[in-house]
Amino acid sequence: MLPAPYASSTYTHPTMTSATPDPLSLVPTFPDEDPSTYPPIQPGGSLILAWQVRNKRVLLVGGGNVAATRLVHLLNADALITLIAPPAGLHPETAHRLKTHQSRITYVPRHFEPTDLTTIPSISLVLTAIDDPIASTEIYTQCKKLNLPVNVADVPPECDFYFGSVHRDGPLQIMVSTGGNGPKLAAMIRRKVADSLPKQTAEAIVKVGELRKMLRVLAPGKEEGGKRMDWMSRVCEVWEFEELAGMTKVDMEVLLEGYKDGVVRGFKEVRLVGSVREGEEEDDKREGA
Ligand SMILES: C[C@@]1(CC(=O)O)c2cc3[nH]c(cc4nc(cc5[nH]c(cc(n2)[C@H]1CCC(=O)O)[C@@](C)(CC(=O)O)[C@@H]5CCC(=O)O)C(CC(=O)O)=C4CCC(=O)O)c(CCC(=O)O)c3CC(=O)O
Ligand SMILES: NC(=O)C1=CN([C@@H]2O[C@H](COP(=O)(O)OP(=O)(O)OC[C@H]3O[C@@H](n4cnc5c(N)ncnc54)[C@H](O)[C@@H]3O)[C@@H](O)[C@H]2O)C=CC1
Repeated sequence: MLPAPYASSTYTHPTMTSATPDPLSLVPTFPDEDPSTYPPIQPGGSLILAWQVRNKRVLLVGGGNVAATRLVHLLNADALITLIAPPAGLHPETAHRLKTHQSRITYVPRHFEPTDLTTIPSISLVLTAIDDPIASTEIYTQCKKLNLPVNVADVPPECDFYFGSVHRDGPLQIMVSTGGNGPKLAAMIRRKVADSLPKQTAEAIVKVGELRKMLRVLAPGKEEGGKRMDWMSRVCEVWEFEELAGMTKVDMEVLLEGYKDGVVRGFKEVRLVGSVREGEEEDDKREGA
């Protein structure tokens, strides 16, 4: 038998009986495919996702230093937060956030009570950051009964998910996880990764977002999906980050003119076409005047 994290076994699906053929005998074979080109499976990792908590209710228990860091992540993700912690234990940063983000945070100034989990409506996520291991375990156990995902800051076995070290720059978020092995190292690696990014990375992402929106208007069809994705990918490959970051509305319009024929003009050509066109427009204006 496999060790604890892998202990769950396969099961027989209720709609299948002994008369059902072996499902694997129905799986097609692909003789021309080379499986060695597929990504290798490395069990034991975490499922890294970008969880959408916008306007969802998150319960945060505790108001110390760790709670302050959790608040930053939650507020950055536009969550609605209920924070339960006695006033005497509040970290200055937590106290500050309670005052500056009153529309996002409901503050309950006392210790956690077991009824909190059922009286607060529609909790989607629970985080504890308290210095009381017994209370932590109680909250964890109750969350499991209620099927609520929970992170107990200092008890990895009582975490449905871990936090990671996050680099944030505009729409860009990079999370480093060491799977519980070395949180401090995660922070150091995050800094190294952030330092190695091209300048203006955030601006480039914002501009690509705008271009993608314009492309969606120009070619909205579902059937265009493949062509759209291929064209967009090529733009990202052909243009340097600095060029993308400096992209103007006119640049985007000129670039999009190539989409129909699957053409991706480079930065220099786009600028040239744009300036020639501007010149022509000026001439037209003068002639018209
Ligand atoms: C499992 C996990 C669960 C979770 O909290 O979600 C967890 C658990 C524990 N952390 C402990 C200690 C420290 N944690 C930090 C810092 C961070 N810890 C974070 C995440 C995680 N910590 C999750 C795994 C993430 C991963 O491995 O990648 C970060 C990345 C994110 C965040 O919390 O926001 C944030 C850095 C953010 C940043 O700066 O960018 C520091 C350093 C510091 O404070 O500066 C120390 C002291 C030095 C050290 O131990 O490395 C201990 C006590 C160990 C003991 O008693 O000795 C436990 C419990 C245990 O390990 O048993
Ligand atoms: N990322 C991580 O996983 C890390 C975890 N830790 C652990 O996280 C925990 C919290 O750390 P800090 O914020 O530094 O501690 P802290 O002592 O600054 O804050 C604890 C907070 O919990 C509150 N609290 C205690 N019992 C409570 C209860 N029953 N109900 C509501 N609030 C309660 C206190 O009033 C205080 O606001 C500690 O156990 C610490 O070891 C510490 C560093 C990193």
